[in-house]
Amino acid sequence: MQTTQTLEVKSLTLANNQHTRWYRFNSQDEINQATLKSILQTADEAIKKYGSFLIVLAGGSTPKSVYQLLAKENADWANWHVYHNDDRCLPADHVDRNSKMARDAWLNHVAIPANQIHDIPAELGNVEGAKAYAQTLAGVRTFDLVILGLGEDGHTASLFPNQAVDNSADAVPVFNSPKPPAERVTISQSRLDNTHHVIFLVTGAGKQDAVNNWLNGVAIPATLVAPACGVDVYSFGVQF
Ligand SMILES: O=C(O)[C@H](O)[C@@H](O)[C@H](O)[C@H](O)COP(=O)(O)O
Repeated sequence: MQTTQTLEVKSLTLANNQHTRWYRFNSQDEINQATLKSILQTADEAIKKYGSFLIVLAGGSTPKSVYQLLAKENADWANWHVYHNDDRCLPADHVDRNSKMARDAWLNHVAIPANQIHDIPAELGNVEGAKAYAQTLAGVRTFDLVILGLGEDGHTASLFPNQAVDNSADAVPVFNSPKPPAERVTISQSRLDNTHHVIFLVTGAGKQDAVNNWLNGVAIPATLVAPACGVDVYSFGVQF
């Protein structure tokens, strides 16, 4: 699914069977453009095959510039269905909500039908929000593309180090998150694995320790995500 000239530079399979394909880009602009192309290409393929495209968005600051690029595209928006891999238990219009960031940067500017944009109702609290999102996900087919970020401590989505993996439902509450706010809702690891493609976006020297751990097979949360399709890691500004 790689669509740019940048070559895959490393391919690894970890003990838990997570197969990773590492790509290195030379600038923020390159990684943004490559991600944009991959998203649009995956969307076209999925719409041809299934009549719909199911994408799961990452929060955090890294993907925002890609969302801003998507806002300027002329895609087949009527067939896009948008989900979030996690959100923070804050009011719906709070500036730190992942859903607000995605709407402001992208979704408010394109013609995706409102009922196909599935925010996590994290404002209900982590337990009720997770229950409601699990219902939203009930019967939803395999995702086409999951975009994930990587935290400096190795977390991804709201799967944090030293926390038990809760795969009891498709969306689960998070308590005591080390990254504020403490309460969150996340799609579970097993539901994230139920996808045709994964792209991790990893930029900046602050992610170097997490990347070293990942490459050395240290079990950080990002290594939990191990779909059959493997994962593509798009990176800029980290060494490997
Ligand atoms: O809501 C969140 O906190 C995220 O979904 C989280 O998993 C994020 O992707 C990483 O923390 C990377 O964040 P940055 O891109 O801001 O470094």
